[in-house]
Amino acid sequence: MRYESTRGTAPTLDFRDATLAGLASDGGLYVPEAWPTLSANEIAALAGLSYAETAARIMTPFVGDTLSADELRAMCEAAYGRFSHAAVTPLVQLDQQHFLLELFHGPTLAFKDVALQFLGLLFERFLTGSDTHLTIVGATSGDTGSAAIDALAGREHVDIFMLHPEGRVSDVQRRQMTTVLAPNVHNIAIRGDFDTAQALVKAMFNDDAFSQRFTLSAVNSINWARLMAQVVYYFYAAVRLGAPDRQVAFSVPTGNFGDVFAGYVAAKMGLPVARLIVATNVNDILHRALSAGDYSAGTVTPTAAPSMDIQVSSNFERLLYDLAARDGGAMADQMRGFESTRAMRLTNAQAEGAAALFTSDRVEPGDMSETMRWACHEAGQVIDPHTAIGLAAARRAGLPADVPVVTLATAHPAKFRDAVERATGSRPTLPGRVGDLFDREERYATLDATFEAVTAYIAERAVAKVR
Ligand SMILES: Cc1ncc(COP(=O)(O)O)c(C=O)c1O
Ligand SMILES: N[C@@H](CCOP(=O)(O)O)C(=O)O
Repeated sequence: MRYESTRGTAPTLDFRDATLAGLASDGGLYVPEAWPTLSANEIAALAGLSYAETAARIMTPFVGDTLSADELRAMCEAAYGRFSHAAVTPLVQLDQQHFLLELFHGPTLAFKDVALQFLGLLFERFLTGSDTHLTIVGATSGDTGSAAIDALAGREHVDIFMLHPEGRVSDVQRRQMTTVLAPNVHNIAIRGDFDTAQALVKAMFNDDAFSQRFTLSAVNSINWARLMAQVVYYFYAAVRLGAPDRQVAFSVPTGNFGDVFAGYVAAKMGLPVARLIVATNVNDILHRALSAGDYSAGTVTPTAAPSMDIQVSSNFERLLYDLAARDGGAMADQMRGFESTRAMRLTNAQAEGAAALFTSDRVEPGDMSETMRWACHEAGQVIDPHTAIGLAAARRAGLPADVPVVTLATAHPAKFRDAVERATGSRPTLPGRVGDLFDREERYATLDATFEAVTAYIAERAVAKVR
């Protein structure tokens, strides 16, 4: 399997090199040259397999010959062995039609662990025996940061610099990052929002002087390996609900479009997906894009679902590229236009292609709180604000009653205790693995959100390339 850039001019790479590169050298994102497919029999054969075994089967065509079958299986066992639930990502039934897919049983209590526990092992495997030292630069609105730090803290060959927007993540999210004191972990609070943090990260990759001095890599969903690992749970859930003989719909609380793009990949691979519901909060660029073709970024509004406070959704580029006949030159022009004006229109082909599978919805704060109350008092499930946005959209999507609708439960409610308590009256307790979070020492720097300030800070601490 080879990987090509959405902007058409970067060299194609194998899985190992695409993983280590993170972002393509032409500013685009890596995607597989073709989607591998599973036959109905192969999907049916996933029934009854453990999560780790399912993961190995789904990921095999993507990794190609960069890992042996035994290595891949062992890495899946190790990554998912750290989850606290035997099913890794259990399904919980809410009513006749609605299910939650709980993705928050990993070490840092959010869906990011599913991919990042695996990615941490991949980096280690691909770097062992080489003299490369990776400088990972990442941006987080709260969850990617803690999951990446947990996966990489203390590992050889890697330093991680994680930018979060000062004051715009929950106190649990911040402490999950800033109380990890391993010398290779560097937390930076920037005086800006998530979009600014993400733009700074991309600017570092695109700056020749900086990117030639350090071997940069990514843990955000710009890294293809992140999405690949997220494809797995769509298969795992759908098979439990009757796939391949039955269609299943998914509702996905969405920000950077990574999680729901993994659902698109699952559908491309042959999973019978009835609909993918893209649920946003008031930062609704994706809802406007999918419902009216208008992809124009406003300013980020802070909400009680802070991990989705995103206006520029990285992975949307991967969808637009796939829907526009994979024309890298045209995609590069479209993205350059967006980068200079912060606005673009979807082409007819992109809008129609997206409409065939995606539905979108914008969920207001009142509906989010009402859904948290409904889940708590009517269905007996305490859910976090992000999950509530997905569930609110799922419940009003109007899908046929015989189609099961799975809402991705992306974070543990204890990560957002204040918002959950405000909505439901009950305050979730922190699970044992993070029970002492508020007793731990914090360490982080606070910087202006400028390229100069952030790169100067990183350059002083990162390991330069060996020449
Ligand atoms: C809890 C939670 N829900 C939903 C999302 C949105 O996911 P994505 O950015 O993949 O669209 C995020 C952040 O990525 C998150 O942390
Ligand atoms: N919500 C995310 C934002 C970054 O998304 P990613 O999937 O591209 O890493 C977060 O919690 O950091």
